[in-house]
Amino acid sequence: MNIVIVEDSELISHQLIRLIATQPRIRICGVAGDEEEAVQQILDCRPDAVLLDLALSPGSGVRVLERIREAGCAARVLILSNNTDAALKAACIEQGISGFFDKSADAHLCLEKLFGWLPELPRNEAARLRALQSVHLLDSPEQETFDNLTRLAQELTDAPMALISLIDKDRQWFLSHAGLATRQTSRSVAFCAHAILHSELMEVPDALADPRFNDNPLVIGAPHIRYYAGVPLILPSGEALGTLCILDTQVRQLSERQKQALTTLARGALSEIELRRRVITLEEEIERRQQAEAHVHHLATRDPLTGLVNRVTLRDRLEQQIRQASRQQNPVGLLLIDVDRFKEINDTLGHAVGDDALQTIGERLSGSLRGSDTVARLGGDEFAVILPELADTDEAALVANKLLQAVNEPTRSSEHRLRIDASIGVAVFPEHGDGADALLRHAGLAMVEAKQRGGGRISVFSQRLDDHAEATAALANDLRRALDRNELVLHYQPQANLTGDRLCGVEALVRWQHPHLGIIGPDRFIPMAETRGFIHEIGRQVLNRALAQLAAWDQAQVPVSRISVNISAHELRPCFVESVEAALARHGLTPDRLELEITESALTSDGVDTLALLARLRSLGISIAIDDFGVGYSSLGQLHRLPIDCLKIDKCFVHDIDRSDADAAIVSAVVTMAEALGMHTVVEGVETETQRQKLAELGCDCVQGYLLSRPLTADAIPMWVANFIENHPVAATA
Ligand SMILES: Nc1nc2c(ncn2[C@@H]2O[C@H](COP(=O)(O)O[C@H]3[C@@H](O)[C@H](n4cnc5c(=O)[nH]c(N)nc54)O[C@@H]3COP(=O)(O)O)[C@@H](O)[C@H]2O)c(=O)[nH]1
Repeated sequence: MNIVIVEDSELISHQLIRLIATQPRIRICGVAGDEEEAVQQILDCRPDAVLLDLALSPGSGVRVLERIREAGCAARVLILSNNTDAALKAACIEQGISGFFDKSADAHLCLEKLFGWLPELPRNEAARLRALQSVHLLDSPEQETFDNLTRLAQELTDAPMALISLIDKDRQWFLSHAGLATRQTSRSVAFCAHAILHSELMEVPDALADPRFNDNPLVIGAPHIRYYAGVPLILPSGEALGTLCILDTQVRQLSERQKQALTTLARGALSEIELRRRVITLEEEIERRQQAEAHVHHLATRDPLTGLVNRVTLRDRLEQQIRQASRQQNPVGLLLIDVDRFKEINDTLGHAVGDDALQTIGERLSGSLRGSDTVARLGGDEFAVILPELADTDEAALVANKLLQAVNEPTRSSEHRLRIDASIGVAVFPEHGDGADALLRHAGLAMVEAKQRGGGRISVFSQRLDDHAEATAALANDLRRALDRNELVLHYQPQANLTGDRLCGVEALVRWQHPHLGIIGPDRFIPMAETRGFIHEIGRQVLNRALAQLAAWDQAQVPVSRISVNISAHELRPCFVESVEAALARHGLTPDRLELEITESALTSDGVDTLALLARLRSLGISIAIDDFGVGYSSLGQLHRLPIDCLKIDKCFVHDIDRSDADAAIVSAVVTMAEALGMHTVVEGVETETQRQKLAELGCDCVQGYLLSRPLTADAIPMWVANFIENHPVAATA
């Protein structure tokens, strides 16, 4: 209900405003302090009710009343006054006021009067409003079906006005309005707001004789309702949406037949509304299902991180493109793109940075290609591209190079500036395969080759790669048997200090004595063993043999103080510590005789808590070395926290150390840092005397490399050690 407050005392006015403002069903649409302002506010707002002070300054409340009535405003008026002057009261009553309120009384009583003008709310009001919204009829255009019903109601009851009224939260809105120009009124003045509280027809034979309506603006003003009969429109679920009603300006009554007819028409209106509601519900259900299907389709076909299509869709599209191209034998290119060293980005900079990087790569790939090309993320750090409009294979390689450059642009993901490299494998239909399977396999082989050649490059498939893959598969088969047939052998490479007067130990290096192919180096079979799950058995055999050999040298009094054994990250399982302890015990060796070498990437491997595991090994007295130090992404800031005794500086820094200031600076920095952290250093791959001298200047502890010795068989070690001691008279083992 909208009200205007007319009161020249600010104190009383504010008191009323504060009180009424807390009531959700009453809205103050204007406040005035004098006559002019009051008339203007009331005629502008056309409120349902006015709280009117009689003693205005300047002006008069009675004048306000007269002026608004003259202007056709029939709002309910509650006079705020403690003036008991009878003449004044009579003048007010003549203007059709609704009551007096003594200003000296409790303001809550005033509120009670206002509430008396509000129709009661149905018990299921919230559900009722929801149901009303669900039929989508409010504020809809005029509809012939409903208009026919109200016209019929008019005719059958001989009434000047017939309505289908929907009772909204604060208003009644006419879905159909025969004989009445207006389309809505406030709910507070609506007869129908009362009718919806009934289960059957509600009749008001004489509105002026009914205390609920005798001061109703629609009764005392236009359209001057005297008679009302309304049938509630109640849904089967119990919510009354509104009514079908007739209005008359005369006091009258309906015959039973007319009431019956009105009820039948109301039923017709309700059926129509119900029908629409079902259609809407059905449409909404269809839309919901379509959205759900679209969502499921999106999930099934798209990669959620990048929004690119996924592996399944890529395959479908590849098959489709090949089908389309096969008639003309037009080339279709497939590029498989794998981000280089992505795991290290993830492990060292965190998954959020990794995700950002993948999104950037996806955007760059899409941004560098035509709309007809397809870009997919296959999972992890692997992407794929289909190029359906190729001139020839060379063009596929050109596009691949362009993509490589695009990916390689430095990124700024959060605070990190990254330069991302990728390896791209290229295969083209029909030259490299006549179906999706063959193309995917061949692009994959080419991609692996690009990676093996150092990454950051493209590789186009050739038959040689397929032959190589077959050979690798055959080798993997042989490796399984090799483990049972004890075909693995160990070679040992000595390590000595830089002044050459102390033997630091030997590193055990595994080889495979293949019955037909001869000696195979670990680089060819360790990665294969890691991916095929043989690495645990290889690791177990290597450790056992290395320790057995050390014990045998002890027996033969060959002075080898310590043996280093390489450990793959895959071996670092919780039971690893116990198996190492057991192996040492089996050969009667103390833990200080063993050094385990792990790579930097193993430190960040998933699954187990590697650092805790290494700390347990170290607490036993086993020495831990980081192998190939400097080529990974070790966080130097974290180094002091690691349970590490030795840094093995990678041979890539040694090769040019006598010529490259940069390499010398790196080695010097690592040595200084290791010293500060209480670690020692071993430099790998020392081949020349010049390199050795340079490393000595830089303060390295130990060297290992061809200069000292190539890896030797176990049998050759006693002789080598004897020679070393002989040639270095002060030599001793540490
Ligand atoms: N998980 C395991 N990994 C192992 C095991 N045995 C070896 N490996 C790893 O395989 C990689 C290759 O090893 P290998 O072919 O034996 O090469 C080693 C040396 O032969 C070579 N080397 C030594 N001195 C020089 C030199 O002066 N120049 C030169 N070009 N190469 C030299 O370096 C390899 C030793 O590397 P590292 O272990 O990093 O000290 C290698 O990564 C091995 O770690 C195993 O049992 N398990």
